[in-house]
Amino acid sequence: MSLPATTAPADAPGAAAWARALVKTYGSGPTAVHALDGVDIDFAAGKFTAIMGPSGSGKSTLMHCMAGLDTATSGTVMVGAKEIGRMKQRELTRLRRTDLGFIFQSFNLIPTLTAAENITLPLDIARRPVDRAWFDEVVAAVGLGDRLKHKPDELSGGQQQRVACARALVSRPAVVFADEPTGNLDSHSAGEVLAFLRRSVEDLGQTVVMVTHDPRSASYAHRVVFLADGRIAGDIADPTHETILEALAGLAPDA
Ligand SMILES: Nc1ncnc2c1ncn2[C@@H]1O[C@H](COP(=O)(O)OP(=O)(O)OP(=O)(O)O)[C@@H](O)[C@H]1O
Repeated sequence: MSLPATTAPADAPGAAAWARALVKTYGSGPTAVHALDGVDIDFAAGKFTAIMGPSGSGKSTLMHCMAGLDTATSGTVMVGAKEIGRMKQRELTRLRRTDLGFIFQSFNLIPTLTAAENITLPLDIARRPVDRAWFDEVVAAVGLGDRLKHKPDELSGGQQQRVACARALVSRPAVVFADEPTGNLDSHSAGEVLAFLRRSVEDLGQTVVMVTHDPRSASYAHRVVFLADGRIAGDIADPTHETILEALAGLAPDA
């Protein structure tokens, strides 16, 4: 099924990104793995959505297909009005640079650049001007004002991840995808990063999608979507630690 390229589906008005009938199969024949087995999902603009599920349930595959880092076997993926499945590699690269922001578990900062230079790197690579007012707002929101001239090895893990958060936001992307962003952080630093992600949604109007195994991290989101065996297995709004644990208990034991 392929919907018209510029039409948000009637059941997902205001979605910043969405997918319909998304299938990703690795291999073929009896050994084929159906990493995504017909996923319909929308990520509302201006909301913080967490994706959870047991190991191997398809979380990373879903994020990679939504972000144009991997190609779906079939189905439709839209970011804004752009259909990812129809894009050539060059267009995809441009989309990732200008329309999407990424935050990874390993901060992926360039060690020889200062915090400020790391933050503006995606714009510099794309030869786009830095909106100084927006840069200042993001840096203030992430609490890095006095650390901008430091190199990554002069910053704590939490500060480095906050630099990565600012880098993801500086181009005002349609969606920020975060893959286990607090996986390498102690609980205090993790709390700071998650609080910032939530604030980036509430105060700056950002759209954030985060894959996490951690119920406490997911409780910072507005919504948690659960995957199991490549399918949507649950969806809760305004999650709390307790409601997430309850939902996880209904999935596979290693969730
Ligand atoms: N490149 C690949 N080749 C073959 N199978 C793959 C490949 N990538 C992922 N898979 C399989 O697809 C399924 C979904 O994997 P995926 O990494 O999306 O799960 P996940 O929920 O992110 O898991 P985890 O929480 O362990 O990171 C798994 O069965 C996995 O083994």
